[in-house]
Amino acid sequence: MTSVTGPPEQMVAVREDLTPMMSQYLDLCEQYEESLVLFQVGDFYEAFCDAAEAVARICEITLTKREDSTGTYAMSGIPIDNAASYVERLLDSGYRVAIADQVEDAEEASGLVDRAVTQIITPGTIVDDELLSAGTTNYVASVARDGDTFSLAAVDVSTGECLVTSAKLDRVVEELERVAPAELLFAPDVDASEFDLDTVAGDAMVTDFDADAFGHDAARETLSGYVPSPEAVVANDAELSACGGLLAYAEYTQGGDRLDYVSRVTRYDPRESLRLDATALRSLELFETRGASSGHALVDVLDETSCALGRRELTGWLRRPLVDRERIEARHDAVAEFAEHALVREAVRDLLTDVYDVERLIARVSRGRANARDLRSLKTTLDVVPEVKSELADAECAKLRDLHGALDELADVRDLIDRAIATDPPIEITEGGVVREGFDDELDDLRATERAGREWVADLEASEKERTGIDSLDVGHNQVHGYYIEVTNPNLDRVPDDYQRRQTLKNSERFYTPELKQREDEIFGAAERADKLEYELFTEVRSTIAAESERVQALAAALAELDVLATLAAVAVDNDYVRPTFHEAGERGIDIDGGRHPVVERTQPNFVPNDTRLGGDEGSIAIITGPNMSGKSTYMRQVALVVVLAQMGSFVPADSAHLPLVDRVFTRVGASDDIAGGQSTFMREMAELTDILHGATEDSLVLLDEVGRGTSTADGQAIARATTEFVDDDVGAYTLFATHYHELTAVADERDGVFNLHFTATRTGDDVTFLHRVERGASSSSYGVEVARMAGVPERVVTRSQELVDADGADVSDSPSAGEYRSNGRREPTQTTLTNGAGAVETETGESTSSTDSTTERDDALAAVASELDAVDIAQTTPLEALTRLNDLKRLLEEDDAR
Ligand SMILES: Nc1ncnc2c1ncn2[C@@H]1O[C@H](COP(=O)(O)OP(=O)(O)OP(=O)(O)O)[C@@H](O)[C@H]1O
Repeated sequence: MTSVTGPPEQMVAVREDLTPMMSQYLDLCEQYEESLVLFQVGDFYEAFCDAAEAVARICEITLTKREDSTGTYAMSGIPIDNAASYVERLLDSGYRVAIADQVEDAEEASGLVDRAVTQIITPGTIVDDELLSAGTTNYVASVARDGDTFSLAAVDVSTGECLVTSAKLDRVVEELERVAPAELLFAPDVDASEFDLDTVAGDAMVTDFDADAFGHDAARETLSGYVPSPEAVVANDAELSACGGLLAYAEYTQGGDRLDYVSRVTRYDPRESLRLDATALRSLELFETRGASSGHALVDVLDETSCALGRRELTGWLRRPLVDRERIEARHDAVAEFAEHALVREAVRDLLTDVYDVERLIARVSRGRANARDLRSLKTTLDVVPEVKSELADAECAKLRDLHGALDELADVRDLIDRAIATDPPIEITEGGVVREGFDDELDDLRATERAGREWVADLEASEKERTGIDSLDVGHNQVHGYYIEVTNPNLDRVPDDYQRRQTLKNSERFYTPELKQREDEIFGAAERADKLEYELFTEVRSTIAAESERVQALAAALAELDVLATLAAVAVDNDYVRPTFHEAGERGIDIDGGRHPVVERTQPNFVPNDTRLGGDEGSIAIITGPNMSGKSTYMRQVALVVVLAQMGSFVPADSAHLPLVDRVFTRVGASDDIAGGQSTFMREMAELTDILHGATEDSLVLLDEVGRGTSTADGQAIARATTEFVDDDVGAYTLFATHYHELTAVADERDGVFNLHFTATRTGDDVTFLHRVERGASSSSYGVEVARMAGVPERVVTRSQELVDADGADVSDSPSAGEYRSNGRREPTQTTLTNGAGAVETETGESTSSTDSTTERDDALAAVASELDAVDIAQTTPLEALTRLNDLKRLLEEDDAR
């Protein structure tokens, strides 16, 4: 059996005879058996045996071999200078990578160079900027439990942010979905099977880590390295375990030491935010669109941030809208102020474009990984701060005043970097050129000696030409022989006595003089000492700055928040958003005038705004009917997005919005809408419905889109009605229920808490124009036949469907102006309902049918087609099966035709 990680069997078999280096490799593979070991040999990271084959294949590099007396080993090497992109591929292929560096200078080593694993790179513990996307978070999370209290800890090793919380299982699962970790650890007493990992952790890598690290004492000890008194931060043993175990793992991946920059272990209460579970996050398309239209999620509309810090913060706000009115309004105040003062806003936004991701940067400083350019970037960021401060000098609202106060100019750090670090330093920090002149006397002396020596050498050619009379004489330098004076063969007879031979070439000889040799020693001696001294000075400066990490982190937090507030104001101004207001305690109702869908309005130039009144006199439950494609889903989502935006602190796309503080947004979207996710099973739909019916309160906003679609019409209708009644009687949540079951509109007649809304369309001949306008009352027809035609359903089926509709709906006028919609209209007991979807036509054969005898046969054929279609589980159907079925259906109709 071959294995890419762990000790290669080929080496284990000859363990005693291996060369010292290979034996070192084998040891490390054994020690880090979960990881693919990349083993530094000079300028390359090498892998051997099966690992070499995997690396060669995944990274598309050449597979070579290494031969010695013990055998021939497959080998492949990644150039260290360019390792990041290769490591990324290995991570993408699901490997953890252990970087085994040479930890002593190869020239100084006596015998084998010592090597050690300095870092384990896993998806959740990446710190390399090249492997991380800008402005994102990258968490590794852990889950522990104590009885039925579950706790979640998450750390972003690239910034040092560490969060911990606990709650009952369902709530922790929800938090896990929001954190969206790249890697997940379970404490030993947690049963991972209780978590639906596909949903909660998506692509996250699940890692097994030392069970002992999660034990009470070990976890407490680890955590006390980060907070003076762990019990003052964590609320229970589960949090202690999750946090301690997680930090131990983070340390393990970063070489074993305490991570100084993880200075803020923050406990939060999940109740501080509006609840949005994975289903809601997905169906509202806050971060990702479900279809192919990338770039059309809500975050894309909002993300006009100036810097990566702001981008990360914005995502955090959107993931966790607030529920505390004061905190929300403090944000609104700041957005309002920025919206009003365009000059200040744009000046601040402009200044912030010079701000680097100092959260990640200071983490690198603290880990001792930052180079001189990083420090200069920190300085560039700090340069901006006094200007931003002065822009905010006249700020009025409390939030902006607080932020003004929190903007620490860090003049000491800025001044130190400015004095110490060269303005345009190289990436390497060991080869000189990083420390600025004037910072250190000794360094200046050494550089002066070096410079004087080089000048002397530069003048040597002219003076020697004069002394010897050899015009072609040349002074040069090479790595091996150092400085030399080169004289061509014809002139050798004129060479002075103090010239000593250094090297013979074909047409010339190279010489040196004792003085040149002495100068050379001086130059290189000084240069070498200077480089070394520079490195020492640089690391000293870096450590001094590392000691200020917390101040830099606090500054970064303030800059991030400012960026988000100014951005939200800019988005509000650019897109005509208004400031929402909230009800006083005891009041109810969602009242939106001219509400718009923030994303759809960007792609639909003629977007039609719609009002929403929910929870007031009209009732809390709106049953929404209307033709397919008329805008029902868009409308429901826009209400939810207005709520989410308002509670995250943003203005909203509407003429006015007076809102409640919603505790949770639930969504249950139509089966067909979820096909892409392969989750259109009726079971799933019912599981989501169960969550809603159990979890919603009167302060929740519930969106139900086509509930009951996954089963037979009769069952679906029954479930839809019973759901409506339950929500009305027992829950009282703000509810928008879009449905094609017109029967459901009758509930409005029976209950005060339920009312009907419908979407309008006009019909001209065979064409339907959607007005996208919501109105009171129920709609009369679903216009499914027109949609079926538009979708390319054969004309004969369309025509026949229309005949059936017309026959059945004879009591309903077809003229759009003359009573097209009935207010709260109740449908007759037997009727034909047109469903949406890809034009599927479903007839419901009631006890009395209005079909005439001459059409009975066709009815039968159509009914057969409908029942065939009904039986199809689209999510389980391959394209080939779909084609075959389609063919069968056509044949059914053709047979009918032939009769
Ligand atoms: N208010 C509006 N103004 C302009 N265009 C709109 C509006 N609402 C929706 N649309 C457009 O109409 C299309 C259909 O909208 P939507 O998906 O909301 O319809 P629907 O009634 O939910 O359809 P179905 O019943 O088939 O699911 C959207 O893609 C959108 O482009």
